[in-house]
Amino acid sequence: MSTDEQPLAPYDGILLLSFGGPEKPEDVLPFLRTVTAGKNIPDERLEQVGEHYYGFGGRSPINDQNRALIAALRAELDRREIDTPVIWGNRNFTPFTAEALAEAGQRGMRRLVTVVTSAYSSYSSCRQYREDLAAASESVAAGGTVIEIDKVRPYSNHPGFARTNTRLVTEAVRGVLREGVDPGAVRLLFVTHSIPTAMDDTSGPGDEDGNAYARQHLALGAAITDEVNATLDTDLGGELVFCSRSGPPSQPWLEPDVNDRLEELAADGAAVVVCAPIGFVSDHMEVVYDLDTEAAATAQRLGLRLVRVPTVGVDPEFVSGLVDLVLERAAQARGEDPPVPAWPGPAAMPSVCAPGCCPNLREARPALCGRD
Ligand SMILES: CC1=C(CCC(=O)O)c2cc3nc(cc4[nH]c(cc5[nH]c(cc1n2)c(C)c5CCC(=O)O)c(CCC(=O)O)c4C)C(CCC(=O)O)=C3C
Ligand SMILES: [Fe+2]
Repeated sequence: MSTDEQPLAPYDGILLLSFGGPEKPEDVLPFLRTVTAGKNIPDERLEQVGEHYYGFGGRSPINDQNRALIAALRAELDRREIDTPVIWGNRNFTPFTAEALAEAGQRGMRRLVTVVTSAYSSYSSCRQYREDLAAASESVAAGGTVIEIDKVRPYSNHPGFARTNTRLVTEAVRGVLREGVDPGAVRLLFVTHSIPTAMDDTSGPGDEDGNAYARQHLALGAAITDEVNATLDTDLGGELVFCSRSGPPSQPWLEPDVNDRLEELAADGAAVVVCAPIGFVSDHMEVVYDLDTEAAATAQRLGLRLVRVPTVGVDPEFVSGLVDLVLERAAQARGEDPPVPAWPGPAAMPSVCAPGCCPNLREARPALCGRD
């Protein structure tokens, strides 16, 4: 196939960009130092988080999940006869973003489309990855290799992500109801990573009201709840809760914490709480520790049954949606105007971020894939 016939032209590589995690006990401290460099995380919190990792043998699940996602993307691309290679980079663990770009350069790639393993807009989940790309591309450019880099839009309201989550939540609730549980005793929680309220307040393109991070989660949670109720003829009320808060106690972060909300739901007569970690694309440490370990223990103490909904992971509908997103981005890069499906609406996020979108509140740093 000539370059012109490649469905992904002008791209000659797909970069999966993720957070990264440790793979053995000796990796844990260096990893945590990388994550928290220059950030105001109390030592006490770092020691706690280190223990979470040691409790899992010093190995985060995230890298293996990314390897599985790359294999699933490869299979879906092959199925569509797209031979564009997929490479992998991380913010906090090898292969680091700069190593990924060095590999791209060695393999002759000159223009990449990036898929980030986070679906939402905020500094931590979007712009910080764009800054990583800027720093990494500067480091390969210093060695004489210029690689142009684009990225797919934040995809919390792309059907591949949103519909897959909807189906997974519907199946989980259906399973609970089939057991004969009184629907009045079932509660639905959507769980995501807490962030500082100042970061949420400034998340989004900067031309609206901010709070894009919270609003995107609330919109998806509401759409899923409506769909579950319509499908199962129930009247559940879904709510958004948060996990994995860090930072000093004086700094406000998004609330309520999942554990605090479980206490209140137990007092309110709940018997079963269905927990959907829609903030995460796979079973990261936040999911296997904060939900499956810590929140599960809280629920048990309270006599609540916690039913954890799977993350989208390598679900074929999600993986196919990611391939649709890279095809959409390629069409845009060729100057075409492809359809940009959005559910829940009203609109898709732009593929090229607005100037000042989701700002870095600590220091101004260059970022790719935007107009600033
Ligand atoms: C929005 C968001 C996502 C989702 C988007 C995305 O996926 O990128 C995310 C993902 C992740 N966060 C992760 C781990 C950590 N995050 C930390 C710290 C922080 N996260 C923050 C936000 C987010 N984090 C924030 C505002 C901080 C405070 C310091 C800072 O401003 O950066 C710390 C330091 C200790 C602590 O404070 O807990 C750790 C160890 C892992 C790996 C998990 C694994 O190993 O499976 C993953 C996927
Ligand atoms: Fe985090």
